Amino acid sequence: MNDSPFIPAPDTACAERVGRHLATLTKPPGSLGRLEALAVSLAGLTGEDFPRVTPPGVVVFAADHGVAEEGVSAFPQAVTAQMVANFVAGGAAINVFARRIGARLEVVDVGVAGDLPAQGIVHDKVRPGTANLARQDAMSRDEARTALAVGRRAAGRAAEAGCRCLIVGEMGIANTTASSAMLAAFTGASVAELVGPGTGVVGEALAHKRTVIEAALAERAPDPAEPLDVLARLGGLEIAAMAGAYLEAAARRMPILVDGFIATVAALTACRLDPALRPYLIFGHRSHEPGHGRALAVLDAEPLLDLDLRLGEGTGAALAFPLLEAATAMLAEMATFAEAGIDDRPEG
Ligand SMILES: Cc1cc2ncn([C@H]3O[C@H](COP(=O)(O)O)[C@@H](O)[C@H]3O)c2cc1C
Ligand SMILES: O=C(O)c1cccnc1
Repeated sequence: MNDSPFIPAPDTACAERVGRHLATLTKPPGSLGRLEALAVSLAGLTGEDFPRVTPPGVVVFAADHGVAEEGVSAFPQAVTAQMVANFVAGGAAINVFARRIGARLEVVDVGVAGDLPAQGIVHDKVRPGTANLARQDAMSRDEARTALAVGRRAAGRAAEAGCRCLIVGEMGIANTTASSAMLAAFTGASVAELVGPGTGVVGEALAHKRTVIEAALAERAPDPAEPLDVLARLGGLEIAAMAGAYLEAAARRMPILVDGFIATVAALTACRLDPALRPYLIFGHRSHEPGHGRALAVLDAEPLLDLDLRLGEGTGAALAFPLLEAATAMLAEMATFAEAGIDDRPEG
């Protein structure tokens, strides 16, 4: 049971059954480690004794950030739109990894400022980029709600297309600034601890990024107990859409594989909106971005991989997906001790 009107609690009876089935498989008990815990958790989330996670759906939300004009990214704002064209052409890292895992990939424009290809993207723009959060609220609460709904619709499309697991990625120059500001607002952690290079901001430019975030926190002063307030004052349109996508996926009992720093800040935001989301989140990897450690700790999350990635787009989650697939295949395909005629009692 939980208090959520939308998100069902995991099926504990199913999880327990699967735990008992695991104990009959031809291996010393517990020897497949976290893969066993994953299998149990996937069973509880989906309510299936033999859960399926294929095919996965990857949704990449793209949006611009007014705060890019403060010089907080190593790249210009125009790269957001250019990368969306690259996603459409199939040449970005997430395209490569999504193909490896047979994922349905959808790119959603929730707020890109530049020109985009007409075909190959879902056009659901709330506004062309946020306002500069160093000078004014990034967006209105209504716009934040609308962007959440964009994400909800995208997760709904993935579910209706038959996807069994959701991976959410992002593209938005300067979004590590917005994410760091949001995380500092939610947690009270110092900006110095959270702020990192993003696309490669170092030295004096990194000190400047930190100053911009500290000033924005002081001036925007969001109420940390109000997730929509934090999102509207300091957030991003793609961050809001990601949060909405997580909430909808969980409402449909779809397991969610969370990507890096930005994806985790969006997940934290969504958990503050509805704590019943938390069990549906499986964390793909630990990003190199320093704030990610704090975001993971707040969510009590232990990611599957640690590959020093710092890209976003959903790449770390896509790379972790084969582990989920392996966990479900273990349940469905391994022989039991009885089937294999193997003595299931340790000696002694
Ligand atoms: C070519 C390119 C491809 C990317 N793909 C993801 N990001 C990542 O970097 C950006 C965040 O870093 P910052 O806050 O420093 O701008 C986001 O767009 C994120 O998705 C990219 C960045 C670039 C330059
Ligand atoms: O971990 C991430 O999501 C990340 C880190 C750096 C830049 N872009 C994204």
